[in-house]
Amino acid sequence: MGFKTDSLMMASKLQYVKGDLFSCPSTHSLAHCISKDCRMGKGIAVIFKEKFGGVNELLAQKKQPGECAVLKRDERYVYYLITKERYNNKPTYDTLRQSLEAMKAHCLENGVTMLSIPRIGCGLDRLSWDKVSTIIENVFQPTDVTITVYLL
Ligand SMILES: NC(=O)c1ccc[n+]([C@H]2O[C@H](COP(=O)([O-])OP(=O)(O)OC[C@H]3O[C@@H](n4cnc5c(N)ncnc54)[C@H](O)[C@@H]3O)[C@@H](O)[C@H]2O)c1
Repeated sequence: MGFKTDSLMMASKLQYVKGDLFSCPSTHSLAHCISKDCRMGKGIAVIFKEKFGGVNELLAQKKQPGECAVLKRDERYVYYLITKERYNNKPTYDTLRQSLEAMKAHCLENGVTMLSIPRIGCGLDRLSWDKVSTIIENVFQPTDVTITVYLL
């Protein structure tokens, strides 16, 4: 009975690792949340800005909330989920879902199957990981993308 039930359940797209996001394999693409103004003045976004630069390249993409800007760095893509207008706003679950859909489309078009993320939206942006993780599962369920969540 257990086998039958398990075989009907969909495999989770999320796996968890304790540690620093930036210790992930260099072949993994990365994603995090920012505002349309690309300020990246606080939180994990500061480290992305230091490591990958490209602020003018991101601004030039003119992405709106619900879209996703992207940089190519060596073998990986770095995704900037645009979840709000200004750095001092808070995102909604809806905008986050739309940005994740945009990232999924880019992953599928570009053969990305390994993605590492922090608990996006759930630090300074105050969303609930229970809800955000469910949204990520739903958006990526029909794909081959595996998402590793790094927890400090
Ligand atoms: N003044 C500003 O520029 C300003 C203001 C508000 C928020 N922010 C920033 O915060 C917003 C995003 O919020 P968020 O909650 O998604 O992000 P966040 O709070 O920066 O980080 C999300 C989660 O990742 C955790 N984390 C931090 N560093 C690491 C690491 N090295 N490895 C693994 N996990 C880590 C962190 O504890 C948190 O739980 C963006 O707007 C961003 O720019 C900036």
